[in-house]
Amino acid sequence: MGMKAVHFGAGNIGRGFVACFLHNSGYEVIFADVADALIDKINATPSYKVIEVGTEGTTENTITNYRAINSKTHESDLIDEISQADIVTCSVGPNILKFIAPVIAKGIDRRPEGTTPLHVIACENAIGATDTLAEFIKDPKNTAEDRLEDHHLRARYANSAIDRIVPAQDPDAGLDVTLEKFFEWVVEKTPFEDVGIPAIKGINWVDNLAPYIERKLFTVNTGHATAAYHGYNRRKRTVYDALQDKDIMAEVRGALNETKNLIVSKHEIEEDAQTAYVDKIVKRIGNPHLEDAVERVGRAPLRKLSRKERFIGPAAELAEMGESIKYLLDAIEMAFRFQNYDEDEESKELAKIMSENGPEDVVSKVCSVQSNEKIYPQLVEVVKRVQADSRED
Ligand SMILES: NC(=O)C1=CN([C@@H]2O[C@H](COP(=O)(O)OP(=O)(O)OC[C@H]3O[C@@H](n4cnc5c(N)ncnc54)[C@H](O)[C@@H]3O)[C@@H](O)[C@H]2O)C=CC1
Ligand SMILES: O=P(O)(O)OC[C@H]1O[C@](O)(CO)[C@@H](O)[C@@H]1O
Repeated sequence: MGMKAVHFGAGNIGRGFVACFLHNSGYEVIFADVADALIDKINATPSYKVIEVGTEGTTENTITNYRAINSKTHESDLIDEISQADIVTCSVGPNILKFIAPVIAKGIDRRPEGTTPLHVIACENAIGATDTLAEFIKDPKNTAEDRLEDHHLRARYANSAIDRIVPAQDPDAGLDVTLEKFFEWVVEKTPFEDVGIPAIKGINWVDNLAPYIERKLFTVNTGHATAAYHGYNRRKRTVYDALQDKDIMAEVRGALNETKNLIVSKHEIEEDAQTAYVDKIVKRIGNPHLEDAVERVGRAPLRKLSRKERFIGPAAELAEMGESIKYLLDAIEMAFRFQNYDEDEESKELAKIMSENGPEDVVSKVCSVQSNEKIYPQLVEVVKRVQADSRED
């Protein structure tokens, strides 16, 4: 029997990156999603293209051998597929992991005895996303307690860092996905070592993921979101447009200089190597061939302003170290000012929290920062400023 992968989330990263790599490595891909129109389109379209664009030109990959299942309305079909799959991956967004866990748990529970354990890899922009998913799967609501002791015989979990810019797609593009040429997919290998590491071409298997994910999240995502939030507040359309503004570029460079201090001091990464990495990232996010709207890159501000994320995560640590966080605070302020109410539920929720709470409560609710932390008073000042301006509007 051929190799089978179940991938949750047939969106941009799902179709454009993860499924493309699985397909190129010989897997049949079963997409699990909840969007009916997308599921129908996948099942009615025998192939789609992944189109890489950059200054070096354009390359195309054709993806075949896939189908899609609605994980809400066709749960039992999906449980069958998961019980026989080699691998489950997902790119649904960190807040959705709890919703996909029950069906994965049921599929795992049904795996025939003696089958190689299911390899589970979450591909989200979050530290420890697979661990988070595993916790939901192993929650007593989803897996009976008497099945936990030998759960490792049925499933193994590895965290990953995934990096590729996939902008929102042209509505007329069908299933085709246009994305940047660059990619990085780093996965922990230790959880799989005794049961076999999946043969997925392009994955960099490592023992210790922490430096990779922190470097990625606190450089690519911090820089990208900094450009997007400043760009949004200065009415720029795309991240490329934002970076043409030298004040915004200075903010991005400033923020990445600050996170560089953390990355270099915390991990075994040389300053020169991090400087070169930053330069490469600034070029990537400024790719003129990607029509990447500031609204997409700034999406979900509550998630992006949360404790372990791209702004508060590094800024809180740097503040404790006594390092400057001026530019990170500027970006945080712009994130608090992101008000894309029509398209972004989280920005509405953020505005509600801002209007119903004092600045101290906002900082504790949104950023989970405690009053005894060094960054706390600086965050309170930021929130006060944004609240004062919105009262004037
Ligand atoms: N787009 C990008 O450049 C990158 C995105 N990521 C991460 O990948 C994840 C997905 O991002 P995108 O692909 O851009 O988003 P997207 O919005 O294009 O795709 C998400 C997909 O998940 C589906 N979905 C939502 N709820 C679901 C559920 N309960 N069960 C199954 N499917 C469900 C949606 O219908 C959609 O098709 C996020 O965590 C993001 O941070 C990571 C690196 C790059
Ligand atoms: O949902 P998030 O965290 O914004 O994830 C998407 C981000 O990940 C990146 O692709 C970087 O890998 C950015 O392009 C993009 O903004």
